[in-house]
Amino acid sequence: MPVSALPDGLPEAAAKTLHLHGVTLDHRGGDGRPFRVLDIPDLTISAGARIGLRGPSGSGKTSLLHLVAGLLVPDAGTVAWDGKSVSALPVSARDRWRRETIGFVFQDFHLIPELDVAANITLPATFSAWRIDRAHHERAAALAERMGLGDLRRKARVLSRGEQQRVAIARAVLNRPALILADEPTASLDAAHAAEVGSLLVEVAAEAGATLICASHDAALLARMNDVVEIGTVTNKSLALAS
Ligand SMILES: Nc1ncnc2c1ncn2[C@@H]1O[C@H](COP(=O)(O)OP(=O)(O)OP(=O)(O)O)[C@@H](O)[C@H]1O
Repeated sequence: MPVSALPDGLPEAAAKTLHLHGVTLDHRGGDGRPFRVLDIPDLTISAGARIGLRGPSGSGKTSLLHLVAGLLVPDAGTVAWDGKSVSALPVSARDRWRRETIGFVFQDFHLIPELDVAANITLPATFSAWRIDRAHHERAAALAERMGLGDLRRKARVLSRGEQQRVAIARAVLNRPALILADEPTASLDAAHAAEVGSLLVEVAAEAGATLICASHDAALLARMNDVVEIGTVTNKSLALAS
């Protein structure tokens, strides 16, 4: 099903541009009352840009990534990709769009403990095909090697947090997504491994021409981004791809 057109009044977006317009998101507190987490009048991120999200704990970085991925929908406003409103899609079409477009590195990895490294990395390929083809197996093995994950047969449950994080990153980029969303992708790593993983993430995104959005407290990782959005302040920005 085609994604719906942008509502009237929004400018025509460039190809593969991410555009948030008039977005608000409320969560509910323990007393059931809503409280505002995000209020973004305008945010435009160009194709291929590398953008950091910075803000204190609880400022809404994860919520914003989930909004962009269509895992949450805004209470008001539009999240658009490639000129189409993703937030207005029915759930099944949004799920399909996410599968085809997004690579997500979750803060808590979302690995399956009983599956080995190879099976965890190729997991996204099983969502759209009964059998994983040879090309996916080969790409998974190449990514694992690049991530320093020598033994593909180790179960996820025995991996260190840093190794799990690298599996999560390899899995997120397996299908060469156009939009990579990474939630604290270096949080479990020491400085040396964090720098290595940060480089890999930036490299694989650049190779695929993908847009990369990283929520992070890691100053070194944020320094590798073209631009940084401060979360918790009014965001009214156009972020172009730096050369
Ligand atoms: N599903 C939810 N229901 C209710 N409140 C939520 C929900 N998800 C997040 N929150 C609250 O919304 C606020 C923003 O949370 P979020 O996880 O987006 O922040 P964050 O900036 O990513 O934090 P951190 O840096 O600690 O990961 C926090 O107050 C959090 O407790």
